[in-house]
Amino acid sequence: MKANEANDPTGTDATADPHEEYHSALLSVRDLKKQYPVTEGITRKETGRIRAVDGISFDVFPGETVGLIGESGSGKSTAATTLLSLEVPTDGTVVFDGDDIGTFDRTETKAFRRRAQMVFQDPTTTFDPRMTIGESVAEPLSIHGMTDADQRRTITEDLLGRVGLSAEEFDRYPHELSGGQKQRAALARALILNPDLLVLDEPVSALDVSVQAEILSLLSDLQSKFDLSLLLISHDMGVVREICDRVAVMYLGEIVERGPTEDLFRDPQHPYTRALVSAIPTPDPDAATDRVPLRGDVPDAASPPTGCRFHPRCPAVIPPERYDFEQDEWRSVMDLRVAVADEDVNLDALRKLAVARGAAESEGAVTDTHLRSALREEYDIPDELTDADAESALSAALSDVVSGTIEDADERLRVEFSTICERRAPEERATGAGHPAACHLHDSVAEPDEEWEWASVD
Ligand SMILES: Nc1ncnc2c1ncn2[C@@H]1O[C@H](COP(=O)(O)OP(=O)(O)OP(=O)(O)O)[C@@H](O)[C@H]1O
Repeated sequence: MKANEANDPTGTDATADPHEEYHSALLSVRDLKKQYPVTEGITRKETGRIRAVDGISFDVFPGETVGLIGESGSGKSTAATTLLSLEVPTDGTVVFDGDDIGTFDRTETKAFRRRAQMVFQDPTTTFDPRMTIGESVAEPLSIHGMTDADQRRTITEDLLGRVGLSAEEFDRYPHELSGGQKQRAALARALILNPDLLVLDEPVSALDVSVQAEILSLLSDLQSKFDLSLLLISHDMGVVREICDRVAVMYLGEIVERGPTEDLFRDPQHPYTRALVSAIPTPDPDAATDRVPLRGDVPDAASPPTGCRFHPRCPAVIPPERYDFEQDEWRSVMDLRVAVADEDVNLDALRKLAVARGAAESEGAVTDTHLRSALREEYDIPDELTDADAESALSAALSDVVSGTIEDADERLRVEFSTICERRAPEERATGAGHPAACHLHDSVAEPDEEWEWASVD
């Protein structure tokens, strides 16, 4: 099931013409975008755009399994439905077996849908509760013109056997099957038209862990038996590691790192990937000390952060050149900056905190000095930063915050603590690990990984 390694299997050269350079790929996605309008009022005036998928490129070669991973809200499902033309892309190209699917007429689209099938997270939604499992699995055969019911039944019973169900399951109803059995039947339905590509959106996340392993093993088995290519969408690093040949990591509509699965897990090059990898549960208690924190949630795709979209959460965000920062204290200052910019600083809550911690007897007795200390405590900022100039800029900003002039604080923090990570979007580049990542830490490939500094876990 290993990848066809011809050409550039990482699919990093997004500018290449897929018709020429990537003819051996089964699926070539280039600069794919999908935006949804944000509307307001009864006139539904468009006030913005949700950039769910924002220019992704990758290939799936015959017989390989590619994983698309990322947290909820990264745009994985939208990428899947858009590349299968279940939704109309805003921009970009999808080439399937040499043909641009954007040019397909109805007949060609029908043929494409037969060759590229999707399997969803919740198998229950795949089945009509009024139809038997066999009828549902066989339905695509009828839709595509097979009129002979006996022939449909024979093919379906055989396929049910190949996905680990028995022929008796044909006459059962969905509610009579367990979750794992239903997902097996959903796979049978997806396979009945003998497709070349399966796009699996979180295919095991609704199942018990023991059943997950069975379905993953079945997928590997089916892949070789049916000569399939798989695109596996998951937020679960363990699942992806189990069966994927290559992985692309998505964050807020973009691919931030890609590479062969083992390389990417062994030596992640983007701080986001590193955080995801470090969060995989491990039986080794010592390994927990290497955990990289991933704070907060994926931001709103309607107003993604400037520069590197991950910078507001990044444990390795690059400090301003003018200051001599420890990474931990710099990350803490950035956390405060992000909170001030989001107007997420609550002075009343800080007063309560100062009282609860015994700094003052009552909220009325809380002074500005108490509030500044409470702010430092809240954001893990030391009493005094290592760099005197940084300390003086921070103190002034804290004074702005406690005096209620949040906009001044925001402006001051922006000017004084500006980072390349917010100013410029990083391009995908080669890294010392041999696979590419889009992170300013790789702007100079010569920079050895060992020099990276990461904010540690609390
Ligand atoms: N039909 C839609 N209309 C508006 N916004 C949408 C639509 N579908 C998805 N989005 C938004 O696009 C972004 C990406 O969503 P998407 O579901 O593709 O992410 P995901 O990585 O698959 O996450 P999840 O696993 O939670 O589905 C999110 O901000 C989501 O709210």
